[in-house]
Amino acid sequence: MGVITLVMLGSLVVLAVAGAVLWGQQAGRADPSAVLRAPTTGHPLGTDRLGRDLLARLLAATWPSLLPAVAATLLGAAAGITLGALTAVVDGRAARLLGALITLLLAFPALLVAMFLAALFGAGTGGAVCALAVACAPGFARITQTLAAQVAGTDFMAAARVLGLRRHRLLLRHVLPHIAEPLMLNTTVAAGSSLVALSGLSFLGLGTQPPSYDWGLLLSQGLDRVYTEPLPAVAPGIAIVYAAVAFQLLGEMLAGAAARQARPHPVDEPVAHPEPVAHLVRTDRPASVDHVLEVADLRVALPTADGVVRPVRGVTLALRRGEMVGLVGESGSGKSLTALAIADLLPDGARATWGRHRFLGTDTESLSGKERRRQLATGMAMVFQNPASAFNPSLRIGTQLTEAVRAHRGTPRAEAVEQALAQLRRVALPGGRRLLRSRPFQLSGGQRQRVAIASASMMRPGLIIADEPTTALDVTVQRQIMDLLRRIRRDDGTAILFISHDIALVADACDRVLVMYGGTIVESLPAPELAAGARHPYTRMLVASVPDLAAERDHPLHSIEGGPPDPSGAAPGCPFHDRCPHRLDRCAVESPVLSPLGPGHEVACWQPPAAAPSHGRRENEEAQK
Ligand SMILES: Nc1ncnc2c1ncn2[C@@H]1O[C@H](COP(=O)(O)OP(=O)(O)OP(=O)(O)O)[C@@H](O)[C@H]1O
Repeated sequence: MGVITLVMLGSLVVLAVAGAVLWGQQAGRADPSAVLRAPTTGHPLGTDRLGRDLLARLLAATWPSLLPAVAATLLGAAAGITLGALTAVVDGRAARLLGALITLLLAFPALLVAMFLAALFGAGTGGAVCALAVACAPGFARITQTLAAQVAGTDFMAAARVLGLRRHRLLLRHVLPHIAEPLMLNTTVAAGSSLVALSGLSFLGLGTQPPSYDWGLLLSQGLDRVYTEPLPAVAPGIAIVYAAVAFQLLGEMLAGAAARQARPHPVDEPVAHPEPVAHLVRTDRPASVDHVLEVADLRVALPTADGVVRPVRGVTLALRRGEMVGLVGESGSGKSLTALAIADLLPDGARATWGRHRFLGTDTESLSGKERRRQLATGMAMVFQNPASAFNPSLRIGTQLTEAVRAHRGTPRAEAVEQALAQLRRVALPGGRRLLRSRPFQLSGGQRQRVAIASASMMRPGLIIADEPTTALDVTVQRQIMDLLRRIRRDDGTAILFISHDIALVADACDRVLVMYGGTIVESLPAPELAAGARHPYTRMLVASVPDLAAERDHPLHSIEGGPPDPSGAAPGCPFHDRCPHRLDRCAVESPVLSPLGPGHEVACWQPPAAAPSHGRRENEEAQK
């Protein structure tokens, strides 16, 4: 197919370039003695009503037929792609308006729009090109919108937003490169359709006007005598189909080539032992500010088809410089939404309210939108669960690693590359510049997560939110990732909010543990106390649910009976009361707040049961009974 396509396209290019030079004069030469001749050896396609050679005219018309078609396609593509891609980077309301506009424009058949506009702009090649560009733009906008929507929800876009990149940068660096391939294929195929449409306009007298001519006009002129001499009409028709098929095949060929290129070429596996790097000390944060993040009474409301849900209902937490805090809780307890609210990455329509929100010593309420974005971009980073989706697959690793320091600190490219190389050494990734030149799909999951951590620490942020960063990795790699996080917080003094389901891992790696249930923090305690010192019945049952290798094989695994609380958040009382073996009457009506129990230990329970070594398991058994 490649050979056929290249031969067809090559012949068109040669004809387009040489046609006018070789046959232009002959095509314009009238011969009153030979008007409307049938095909002969001298005139293989016959002559027209002025005695001009039709084959010469057909060949000379290649350029005037192809150029407007390509121009109309490119203009339409540029307008449509811009419109469609904007939907991925503007805010929810504007995106919905743009989407509605695209749908409205698509409601009108493209060819009818083109004909209407061509008549409006005035018959001629220029008018036809503009008309067709406008008519095909909505199609491009819709396909771009669909492709961009897939990109808009990805982790790498969220990461890019956390970096505080401006809209045009998001558009040019993240959205468009990622969707360029299908758009290119679409544009190529659309060029063929544009050629047919433009020929149609010329055929109807709305496009190219005599004395200029293109294949559409030749077809129209040949049609007058199609029943006596079919060739003068059929030949331009064949030329149009030939060129349209060539464009179509080019699209197919590019698609095939792109699919082949997408096959991964693995690069070296990581070495097991991280190389030591120079101790990195943060200097840009005031030493007096002990708390990196303080959040009080965070609430998140989300509109759904069944009404508003309130998955986060008054979360209060604080992280000190260099502190690693684990956030645990069953699925749906609101951990990720809490993290997303802190990073200003909540989904469209979600609303977060705060009693207090201080980040890096500044009250975020006092900042303008721009200042807030900048503060988040330079002071906070996120590491997501799935390292495969955390990077833009169409950009090289080096571009993604250096993006934030170049955008926010104005660091020159060479210096940013050196910093990226230092970070890669720090996360024990070999390959140096070769790795920077590779693309995300060329790396293994563990390598990608290391690069994600390197990327997160490029700006030396005050806080890294790691949302289940080890869940998608095998246990050996999990350990290496945990070691890296520990090193970063030790070397840079970065606070880490570590969200996980792995209670044993959290107890081992973190300083403090926050236990979340039903959208609230129900207990906050030092990590070493988690196993034996937890006081909230939920925490104790959660700890008891961790499978124990020493347990009897015949013994059923412990689980917490019952289901999560009502997502609307309308139910009064403690969210855990209907699953709690220690519930009191007041638990069903009054909601307890976090109250101090001991040093660094707070619990939200009206009557926390006394700590006992085998506590949770017994409670689980009681609850299950
Ligand atoms: N965009 C959304 N629209 C509606 N509900 C949502 C949306 N995102 C999350 N939720 C709901 O909010 C609740 C909390 O979700 P969240 O992702 O924060 O839980 P989680 O504790 O992080 O769970 P997991 O551990 O499984 O990731 C869940 O019930 C979830 O279904």
